[in-house]
Amino acid sequence: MAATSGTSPARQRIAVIGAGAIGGTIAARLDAVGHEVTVTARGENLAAIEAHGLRIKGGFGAHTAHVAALETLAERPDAAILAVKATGAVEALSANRASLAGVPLLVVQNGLGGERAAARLLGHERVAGGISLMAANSLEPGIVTVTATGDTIVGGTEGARFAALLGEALPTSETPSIEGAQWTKLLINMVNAIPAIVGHSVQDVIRDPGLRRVMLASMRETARTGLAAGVAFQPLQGLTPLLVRVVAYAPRRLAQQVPLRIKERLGDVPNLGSTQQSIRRGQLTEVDAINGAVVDAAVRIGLEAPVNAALVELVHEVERTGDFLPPSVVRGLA
Ligand SMILES: NC(=O)C1=CN([C@@H]2O[C@H](COP(=O)(O)OP(=O)(O)OC[C@H]3O[C@@H](n4cnc5c(N)ncnc54)[C@H](OP(=O)(O)O)[C@@H]3O)[C@@H](O)[C@H]2O)C=CC1
Ligand SMILES: CC(C)(CO)C(=O)C(=O)O
Repeated sequence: MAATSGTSPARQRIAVIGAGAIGGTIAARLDAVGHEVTVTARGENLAAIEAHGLRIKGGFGAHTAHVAALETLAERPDAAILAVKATGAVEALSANRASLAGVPLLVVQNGLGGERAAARLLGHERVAGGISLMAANSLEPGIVTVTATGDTIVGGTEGARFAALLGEALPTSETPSIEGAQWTKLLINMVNAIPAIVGHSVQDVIRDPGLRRVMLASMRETARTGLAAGVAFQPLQGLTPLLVRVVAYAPRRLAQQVPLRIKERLGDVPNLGSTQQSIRRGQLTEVDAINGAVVDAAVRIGLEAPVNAALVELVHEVERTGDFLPPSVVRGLA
């Protein structure tokens, strides 16, 4: 994976679809380095961005971006970035389809294959995949707090274009295999479900030995499924292919170093994880695209992923009721 500093060929017209935690940060940073940025947003978020600008603070510094904000794009940009949750991708792309015709697009999304789904829907191949390794909270309209910095990883068709563009604004790397990188990120995203079920921060959940045990069990299922399916996991944030094997097969005492290292990387500012943020906003979560993707991949190759299946059900229960569950419910899973 090559680090990219990028050069600024010219001011470009960039559209960011979904100005939430990740899209808001990317949009504000692109504005800060001089691009002409338009974001799509809706409701209170749109009103706040129109009234006060898009404000980011935390790890990448403070910046207020006075960007154009619309519900849907009105014209074709030079390049576009989709940063909505997997649950909103079809709706957001369909609403902006005309403006995205033939436009290079980067899909920054957790889960597997978001860029392929977008390419199918748009009917063109100029779509790159992106993974964000930062952690950001967006709980107040128009305001994003970056709680931990991290690279944005891009790859696939148009990967080099977006590595150059984003490299001007944020730490960015290009991966030779977006699929392998998405699987490694999927393993990292096993930190998302349990905080969303119990309502605690990711760091507090990993500190709890009983919850960490269940998280590790879900990571083991992810690593074993990916390895059995022949995935070439790409190194991300120190999570090397060797460590993926440790997660899959080493004794628990050794393997639990992986979630503990993820906690260290997330730093001291409590991070809720994007799944819990959806719950707190009363929205549907991406759990089907994260833990559900592991269950589906396991089934396709004749394996099972019972811990992930149970976590999917519990997240859906919290989505339905809006009430977090006692940690004992999760501790019983492994
Ligand atoms: N937050 C984080 O720390 C990280 C998130 N990720 C991943 O990045 C992706 C984006 O997540 P995140 O930024 O957290 O999500 P957010 O929910 O914070 O942001 C998505 C934004 O898109 C808006 N949106 C959704 N659909 C539309 C639409 N049709 N038109 C206009 N706006 C729309 C949402 O508005 P509304 O609220 O009205 O739905 C919201 O403001 C996800 O796949 C996530 O898993 C990856 C790494 C870290
Ligand atoms: C790793 C983590 C938890 C960082 O916030 C993430 O990717 C997410 O929230 O979706």
